[in-house]
Amino acid sequence: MERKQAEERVEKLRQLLDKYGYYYYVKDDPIVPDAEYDERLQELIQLENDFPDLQAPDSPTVRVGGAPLEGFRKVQHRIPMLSLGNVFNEQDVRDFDRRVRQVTGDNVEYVCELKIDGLAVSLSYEDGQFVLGATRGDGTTGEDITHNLKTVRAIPLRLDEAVDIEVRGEVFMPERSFLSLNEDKEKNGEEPFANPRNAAAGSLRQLDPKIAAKRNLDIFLYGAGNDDELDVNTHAESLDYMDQLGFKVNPETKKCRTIEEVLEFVDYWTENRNGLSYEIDGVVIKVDDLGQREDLGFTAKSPRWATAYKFPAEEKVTTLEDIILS
Ligand SMILES: NC(=O)c1cnc(OC2CCCC2)nc1N
Repeated sequence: MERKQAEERVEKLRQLLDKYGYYYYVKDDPIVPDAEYDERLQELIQLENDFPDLQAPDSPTVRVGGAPLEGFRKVQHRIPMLSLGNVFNEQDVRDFDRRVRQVTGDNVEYVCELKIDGLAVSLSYEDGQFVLGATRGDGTTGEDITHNLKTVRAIPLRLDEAVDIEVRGEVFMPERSFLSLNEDKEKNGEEPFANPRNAAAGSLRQLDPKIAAKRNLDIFLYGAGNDDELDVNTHAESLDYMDQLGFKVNPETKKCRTIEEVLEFVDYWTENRNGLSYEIDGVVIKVDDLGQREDLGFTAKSPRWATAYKFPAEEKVTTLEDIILS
């Protein structure tokens, strides 16, 4: 094949694979059979091998992972990645609401999000290209894990709009992937992971991205680091904007106009979280209006405009079978 033809075919394949990947991994609604995706990816890998100068850092072929790194580079977060204060019961939630209203007055609305039990990461895009992915670290300094995050299929390598944006979210391992990974580990006589969170963190801490590429990691994005630089007034608008850019935002997120609605959301998911395909360890309650967030500000390490309601630890129900088989 002529180089010119190869260049056109490579660009066409990248557009197709980005689109197929978006519908499969972000919208969970595939538009082609897996075989079609795999064939096109193999064709692209072959073309990039035949014409190495056509390779690009945002090509879908990076999903399978490139060469291992020697070590992890430290990254300073331009905007600190804060931690969340915790609350544990209804009274705590009402106290949080009262403290918020002391500043905002009675005209305050919340957004409630499932608290995904994974690893917090920051994703930076320049001109719509994914250029840097980092762990939260201590909130100010994280580690550059771009090579591993590029293998997370739900993370777009390039956006349809050439924007500069930094988004934050939680990388997690779906329950089923966790169970089958631990089965493989036990078959190979290796130590299984204690929980999906450790499995996700362990996968992202690998120097060799080919390992993370096989771990079926997923992500939900829950905020823009630089949302005061975006043309939005509320958190809900910020999430809508991220959804339009092609980011995976959790569909259970809910606007709550009163603290009663917040408590209903907390009660519902306390009861129904086992029906999810991923683990959550609580609900994050956030003031929606960005102006009110500014009035509320921060404590030394956490925002006053958000809190994490933590579910009570699940009593491990030990059945007779557990005892007999243990
Ligand atoms: N694990 C989660 O799902 C999650 C964590 N954090 C946040 O927001 C924090 C970030 C800094 C202030 C609010 N939202 C979430 N959904």
